[in-house]
Formats: sequence, C-alpha cells, structure tokens
Amino acid sequence: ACGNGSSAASATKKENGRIVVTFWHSMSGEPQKTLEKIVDDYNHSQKKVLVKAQFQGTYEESLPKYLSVGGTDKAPTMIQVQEIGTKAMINSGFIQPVQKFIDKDHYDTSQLEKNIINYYTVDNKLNSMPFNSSTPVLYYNADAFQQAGIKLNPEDVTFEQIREDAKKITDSTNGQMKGFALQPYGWLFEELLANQNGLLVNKENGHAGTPTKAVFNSKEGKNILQWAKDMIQDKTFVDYGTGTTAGDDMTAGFLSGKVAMFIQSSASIRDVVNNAKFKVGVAYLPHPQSIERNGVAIGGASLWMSKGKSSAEQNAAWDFMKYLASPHVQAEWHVGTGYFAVNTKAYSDPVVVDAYKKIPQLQVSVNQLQASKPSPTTQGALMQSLPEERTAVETAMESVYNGEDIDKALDKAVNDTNSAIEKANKANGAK
Ligand SMILES: O=P(O)(O)OC[C@H](O)CO
Repeated sequence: ACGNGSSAASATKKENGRIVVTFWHSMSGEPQKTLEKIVDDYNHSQKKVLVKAQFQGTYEESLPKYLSVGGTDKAPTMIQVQEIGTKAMINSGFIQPVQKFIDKDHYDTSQLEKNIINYYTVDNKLNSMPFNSSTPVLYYNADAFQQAGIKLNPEDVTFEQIREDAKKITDSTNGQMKGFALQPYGWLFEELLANQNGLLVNKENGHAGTPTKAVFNSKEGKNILQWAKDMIQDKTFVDYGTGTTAGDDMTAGFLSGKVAMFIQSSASIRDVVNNAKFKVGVAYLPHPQSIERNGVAIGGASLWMSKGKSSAEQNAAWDFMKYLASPHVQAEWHVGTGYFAVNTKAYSDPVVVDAYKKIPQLQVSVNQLQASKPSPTTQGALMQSLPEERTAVETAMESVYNGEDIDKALDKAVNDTNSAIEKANKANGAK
C-alpha cells in the first residue's frame, strides 16, 4: 500500500455550487431505505453539501473494491466498512483518521456509546466514525412456541434448551417447521465464541499486540459446531449454505414458517418484524449451560474518510458524518433498522420512546450489549486477517454440516487463518 501522504489533494467536485461527497455503503433492505431517506433529509437540510450515497454490494464486496482504488481519484470521499475491516483500513494508508476533525472541531465524543468508541479507537485515535452498530440476536417464532407449549426467557437461552425446543417444534408440526438454522457465517461463530469468553486469536484477541496465531479450535469453538451437529442429527436443523443470498433465504424460511429460530444481526429486526405474519420474539445469543453467558462484541460498520481529498470535500463529509451521529438521526436509524443508536441521547428521543411501545424487540440488542462483560472477547478481535479468518471458519462450518469431523474442520480453519496472519505480518513488518 502507498500511504506516505505526500500526494496532492484532488480537486473539489461541485454540482450546482454544492460540494459533492461520494459515500459508498453496503446497506440493503430496510436499512437501505432508511439510509436513503436520511441522506435525502440531509441534502434538503442545507445547500452547501450534496451527498451521493452509492450502494457498492456487500461489505465483503466493497472493501476490496475500495482497497483497489484507494489513493486515486476513483476513491469515494467516505466509505462504510464492516468492523472487521478496521485494521486493514488503518494499514492501507488510504484513510484519514476522523480524530483530526474531532480535535479541530472540539467534537464531543462523550455523547457516543462508549463500547463503540472503544472498538474503533486504535493507538489512542478514533479512526472511523461510528454509524451502524449491531449485535447478533436470536429470532424466534413466538406463535409456534406457544402452539408447542414451550416458553423461552429472552435474556437467558442455552444451547441445550434450543436443541430441546427445536425437537418439540419439529415434532409438533410433523416436520413442517424445522427448529433451528445457523448460517455458516463467520461473524455468528465469532460471537457465539465471545459469548463463552473464547478467544479467536492470541495476544488477547489482538488487543495486547499483533496476533500471531488463531486459537478458535478450542473447547468453546468445538461447542458451537457440536451443537449444530447434534441438531443436524436430530433432523431439526436447516442449512441455508454460504452463498450471497443465504442470509435472505434464511430470513425468508423463517417468515414462511419453515424454521422456528435463527440467529442474525439485530440490523434485521425491522425487516423481520415488518414482514412476519406471526409474533416475532427476539432474544439474547445462547450459550452452553455449563458456561456462563459472557456477552457479545459489537458488529456492523463505521464510516471512514479518504485521504487525498481536498479539505473542502473532507470537511463536507465530516459535516455529514456528524449529522448521521446526531441524536435525532440516530433515533430514526435505530427504529428504522434494529442497529443501535450510536448516540446515547437518541434513546430519549420521542421517536425511540414511541417505537419501543410498539416494537419492544428493538430493545433486546441494546440490553444485550449493555449486559456484556468488558473483556478482550467482547471487545472483538483486532487483526488485519479477520476477513480471511471469517472465510476459513465458514468453510469449516459448512464442511461440518456436510459430515466432516469437527476437530479436523476447525484445525484446518486455524491453519488457513495462520497462513493469512503470517503473510500479513510479513508484509506489514508486524505493524
Ligand atoms: O450485518 P451487520 O451490519 O449487522 O454486520 C454484521 C457483521 O458485524 C459484519 O462484519
């Protein structure tokens, strides 16, 4: 990567006298609709800046795209990057930490959720602006639970209970509705691991230095795959695969009554609740009975400023970032999606207070985050090679679902992740 910062800034782009800010994002479904409305409101609220929101595919698609045009004229002014891209963005040399604007502007970061600020603060600098933060939650068909005569305490769900409930629901519907789905999605594995206080990588998950090894082939890692395997054997489990539509297919399966429970980002709460013809329950992430619930790490994404843009363009983007983080906009964002409000003042906004009366499910992920124990596992792993780790874990999950031995699958995923770590550390000189 380049990144010596010596290149001249590009010319400010203008349209009808307004500074153009290009904003790459990865929001689809309800979050996309909500985001587009917010951008529109911002563009109408003032006359100096024109934000152009451009959907760039999934997080996995947009980050490599950005890294291939970073530092050139084709780079957007700002981009939304998933949490695990943090180190890759810092190391790319293409970005301007937002700390610079915070300092210049005396922007008060104490209004932002502490957990989230901590996540994006590396080397005492806030690198990117918090915007859309989530936790994974358990979605369940509350009507199906009632019909099967079972109850669930949303704040304490165990692996064992899910397995039992999955059997009861599958049996009581003669297999018409299966019990549970766990998409082979690395993020869900990472979070189920954190909920058992299991580390993903060494060096305290990368918070005590650059990781040199993956360590998720632990008892805690195996618990997750054994749990899924047990349900596959019980014939109560549905595998929606790893394709790009897997998440949508799983949600569609839940909405059409083919599966009673699944785990997915809280970002889907509005999508799911709006579209269900039955009562939707939302619960904390489960844990094995023998291991106390530890809590979750924040997921989602944040907003990054490109280096090499004119200061007029950067200041315009900063103005928009501040608008996005303001209490009322965060209130609308939270209730329109299921992401947290990154600005804590949003929770007393009438928009949120009213929404909680009608959609109490929105509160579950906020409570779950606040009930998480601060530790290197709930802080999330910090490492450049997390995208590679995620792919390796997804391959392991899928192969176990297809009958592979758990130890073999996890050891292979650890080895593959270690190769990526070694390569990145060599390239960075262990940055
Ligand atoms: O789907 P999101 O935006 O909640 O993000 C989930 C993961 O944290 C992405 O890495």
